[in-house]
Amino acid sequence: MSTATGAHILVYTYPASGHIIPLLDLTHRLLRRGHTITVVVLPTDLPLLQPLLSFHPSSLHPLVLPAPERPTPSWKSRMAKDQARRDLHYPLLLNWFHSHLSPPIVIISDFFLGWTHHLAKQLGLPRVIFSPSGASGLSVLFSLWRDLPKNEDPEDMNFQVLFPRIPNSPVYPWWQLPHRYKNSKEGDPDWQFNKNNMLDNFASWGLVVNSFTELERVYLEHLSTELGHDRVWAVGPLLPLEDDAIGSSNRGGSSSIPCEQVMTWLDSRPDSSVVYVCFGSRTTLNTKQMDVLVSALDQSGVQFIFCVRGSDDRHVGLDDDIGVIPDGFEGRVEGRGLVIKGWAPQVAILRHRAVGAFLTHCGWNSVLEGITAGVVMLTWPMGAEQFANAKLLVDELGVGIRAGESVENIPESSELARLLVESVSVTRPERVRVKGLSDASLGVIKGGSSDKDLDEFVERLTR
Ligand SMILES: O=c1ccn([C@@H]2O[C@H](COP(=O)(O)OP(=O)(O)O[C@H]3O[C@H](CO)[C@@H](O)[C@H](O)[C@H]3O)[C@@H](O)[C@H]2O)c(=O)[nH]1
Repeated sequence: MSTATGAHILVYTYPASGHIIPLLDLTHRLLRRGHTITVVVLPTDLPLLQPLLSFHPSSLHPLVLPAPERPTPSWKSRMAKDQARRDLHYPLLLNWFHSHLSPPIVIISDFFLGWTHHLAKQLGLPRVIFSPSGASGLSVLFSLWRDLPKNEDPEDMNFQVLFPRIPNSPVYPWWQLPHRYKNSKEGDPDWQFNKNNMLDNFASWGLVVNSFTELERVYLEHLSTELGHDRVWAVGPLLPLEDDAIGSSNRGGSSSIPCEQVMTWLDSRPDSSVVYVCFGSRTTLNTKQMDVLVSALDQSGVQFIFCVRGSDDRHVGLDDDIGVIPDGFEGRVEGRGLVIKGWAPQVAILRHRAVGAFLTHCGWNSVLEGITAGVVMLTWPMGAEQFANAKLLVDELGVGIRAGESVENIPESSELARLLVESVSVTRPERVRVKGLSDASLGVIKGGSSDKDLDEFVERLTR
């Protein structure tokens, strides 16, 4: 299956920063092992690939495929857009493979691209699922689409959904289930597409998860049992490597404050004294959430960096109500707080010794970046599988403190202010635990279990 210069691999990203970033980090690791990689991206996501392209100019090849044209009126849902993309890309990829002199021997694609299983099958190739989410979150997602739990009382958003087969038998109220599941009706085209797309993952050849054994052993074993094979590899945390020239600073867009200025600001702060606040690449706060947070930052007196996302094409605010920073706030907190509008250099900020805590929406990349950096996490999940991630951080790993839950549980500002202060206290037990996990997370990618899994994965591919 391999050539002297390594295997040719096709990596197909799902167009969302939280999905693309870790898959590109995996791509980087595979390239460093001597493989040739073609990465499928949309034109709008090409900038995310640029740093990697300059690092591996001869072995990395972008395959830029067009986005489907936006119909009028616009797509009714994200799933409709996903279907339109599949319909457009499937034949383009098939042609591309047939006309390539030395086509890829495997397709690695995001779990939201289950349909690529059929493409791979038609081409006689293995398809590997890439999970940018952790094994616990993926277990919930897989279980949902396979078992299809129903809300017996559609009015009751607190209806309890049981997951008895998943380790620790989690239970989630209906409102905490992923939007894709709870908001589409059985039998609708969206629902059918999602279901097929998810179930196609079960039929795929292998699974690579952005996690590590020491963090999620029982869930990784569970996934292997559910899939019915042992081709499950945990290769995380996928992060830009410390010694690489590929910075994380601008990969997602522009920022109101240059990275160097943020670092200089942090340089002048004591160790573990700053709270970093960010809700990922797509989530915006609504007015009530923003008011509470701003007021808590005001009352707490803590030093902080607050990254604020505005509304753009990709935002997934909980409704059209988007909270804004009130006039005068930035002036009031000058010297103690930095407000970054746009894209923050998150990995660099979290790695700085001055940062001690992270108020996060618990997107999986943020979770891993926080753990690796050894900061205490204040959890405020907003959607997707983030409630499962928060549960893991707080109840199982003991490195997180519950702060809020979406719009359903918005904390009182005085309570949030207290938690902000607590999160940077040296006496919190979460601080000791997260330092231990941080050491473990660095060990696994420096010759430990994740390096071994990646080696084994490559060995199985090229056997
Ligand atoms: O200003 C910013 C904002 C984000 N990031 C980076 O962007 C990524 C964000 O990823 P994540 O924390 O996982 O959040 P989302 O963007 O919300 O990720 C989506 O994808 C994840 C992976 O599947 C899921 O866990 C989440 O629930 C889903 O919302 C991370 O690498 C961050 O470091 C920055 O560098 N600067």
